[in-house]
Amino acid sequence: MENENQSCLSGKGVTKIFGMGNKKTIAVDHVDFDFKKGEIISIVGESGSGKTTLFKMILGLINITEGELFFNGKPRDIKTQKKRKEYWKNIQAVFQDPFASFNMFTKVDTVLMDCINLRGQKNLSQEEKTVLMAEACSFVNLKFADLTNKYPFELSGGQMQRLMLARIFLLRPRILMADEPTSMIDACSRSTILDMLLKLRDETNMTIVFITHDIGLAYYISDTIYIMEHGKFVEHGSADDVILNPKAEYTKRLISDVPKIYEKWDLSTTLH
Ligand SMILES: Nc1ncnc2c1ncn2[C@@H]1O[C@H](COP(=O)(O)OP(=O)(O)OP(=O)(O)O)[C@@H](O)[C@H]1O
Repeated sequence: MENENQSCLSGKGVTKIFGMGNKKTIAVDHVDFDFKKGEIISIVGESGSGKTTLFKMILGLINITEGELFFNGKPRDIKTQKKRKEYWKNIQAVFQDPFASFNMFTKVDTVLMDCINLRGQKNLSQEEKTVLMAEACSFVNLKFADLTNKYPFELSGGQMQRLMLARIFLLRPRILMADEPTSMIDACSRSTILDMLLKLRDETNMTIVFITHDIGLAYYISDTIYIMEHGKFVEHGSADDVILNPKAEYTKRLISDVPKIYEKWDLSTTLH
């Protein structure tokens, strides 16, 4: 893999505390991590372990109480609106619920056109923009011609998920944060989406960070797994190391909850 060892995003002592006094919750507790360029990472933990809070801090949606994040080896600076916008060109997110990801009253063409403009390709001709939009749609097995003039609510859940990935294909962020992106769809679309994400990484060398409670999914898709319990990383390493040779009790328990994790996944039969 190109740039295998170059850090893309790292964190030192990253902490988030909500509330004060006896209402205080330490949602994320001094976590250290180093996500490399082109790496697929899963952060696995049960509900309430702090995954979403870390996700939001990385995206710059909530403040960090303590600790520091580094992007491309430099301290991440999002203090001004201008710097925040610059950072957001490099990092994008896809969420569980595709309905939450789109403004339902913005037509699909406009959604895709906005991505082209955001990439600084505003000056391309209409024809060139149409070629780019069609290419992005075909990357995710959608037909642009079928989508023009439609609103997101006129698409199926699976089509919306794929449209979300078409946006990412156009935006080409350095980092993609994915919050259980496949949980709303059927097993067949699920394997397609996961394979598209792998293809996207191979084509763009994007760093992809999943947060999931599903250690089986993490094993299938990731190079590296971080296990999160009560706001702390209790274990991390290559997917094979963590799954085949788990050290933390918590990891062992998560694995024992999943039947047949050691066998290669048959995605077509794995349903939530
Ligand atoms: N805005 C908030 N105010 C107070 N406490 C919060 C807030 N957001 C999260 N928490 C608390 O922080 C802890 C971690 O929550 P978080 O949502 O990050 O966990 P999670 O691992 O993402 O869970 P899930 O898988 O259910 O989404 C929980 O105890 C939660 O109640």
